[in-house]
Amino acid sequence: MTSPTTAKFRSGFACFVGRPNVGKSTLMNALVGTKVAITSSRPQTTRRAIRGIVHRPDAQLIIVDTPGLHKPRTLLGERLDSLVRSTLTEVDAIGFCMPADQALGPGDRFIARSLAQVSKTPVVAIVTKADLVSKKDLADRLLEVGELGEWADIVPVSARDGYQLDVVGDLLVGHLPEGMPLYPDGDLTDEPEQLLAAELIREAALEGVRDELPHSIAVVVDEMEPREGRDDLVDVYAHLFVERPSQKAIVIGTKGARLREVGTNARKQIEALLGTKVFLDLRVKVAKDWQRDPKQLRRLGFYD
Ligand SMILES: Nc1nc2c(ncn2[C@@H]2O[C@H](COP(=O)(O)OP(=O)(O)OP(=O)(O)O)[C@@H](O)[C@H]2O)c(=O)[nH]1
Repeated sequence: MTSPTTAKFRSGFACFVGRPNVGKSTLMNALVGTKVAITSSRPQTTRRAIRGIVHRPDAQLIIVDTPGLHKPRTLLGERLDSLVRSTLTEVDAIGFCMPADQALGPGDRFIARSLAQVSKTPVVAIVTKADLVSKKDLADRLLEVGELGEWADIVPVSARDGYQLDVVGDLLVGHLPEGMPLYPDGDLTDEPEQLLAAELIREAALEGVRDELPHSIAVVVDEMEPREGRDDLVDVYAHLFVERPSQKAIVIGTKGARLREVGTNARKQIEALLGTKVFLDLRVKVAKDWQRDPKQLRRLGFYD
């Protein structure tokens, strides 16, 4: 690691892609530390859900979600969707994970081709689960991966025993631009997923609306529970608060069209966040002048 006194501080974004089960989440969590820090206030530079933030003396690496490529099952055979493409071009580095204990397959080749289309972003090819194979097999896999595409670097790692974890961090940080931390340390909490879900709904509601509305919208997730007897479905009940009836009309749109669209977009984002299907019940309420009313503010989650 470079010393903060001799090198400039770097900060920026990375995302991880790869087939299901290759160890992306485990690697992200290992990089971030025990707690996946989630923040509800994001800089304007990204509209992606944040998976975690790696704090180092020399850098701040913000790991964002890649909806779609995070779950390539649904993407295989489909065209690279614009959301995925924009995520891949917005980040400063991409970590492409392939497991050491499995031969490369069509899924890996599909992702490699997709990544070749966004050639602007450097890709670090990461061979995960290195602890599961012999040195010889690991070397063979690294060669195979090397021939799969144009990588900025190739690195083996084991998130399980920590082997080369710092190297993965260093390589990704090496691609970040120089700059101040985007999130102050003290600002970070492991805020519950419920707050992040509220933030995703708020974002979806703000998409494409005029400038005056943003400060008038607040979202509260009242309840977020797995559906009884199901482990693949989460029910989310949320209220979207506006300050005036005229704003309510804007948010709802003609015959409710806009609200339906907001709901669909938010639901997809929350599904990507939780990794499950989501049923989203979204209602709009007018809380008159909520910004000026301390009682309302507290109810909406804005604590003093
Ligand atoms: N031995 C070993 N197992 C690992 C390692 N990293 C992850 N695993 C295991 O691999 C399985 C899949 O890991 P995940 O991190 O959930 O994989 P993922 O790529 O995020 O999966 P999706 O969410 O389906 O895309 C889990 O059972 C992990 O415990 C590793 O470094 N070594």
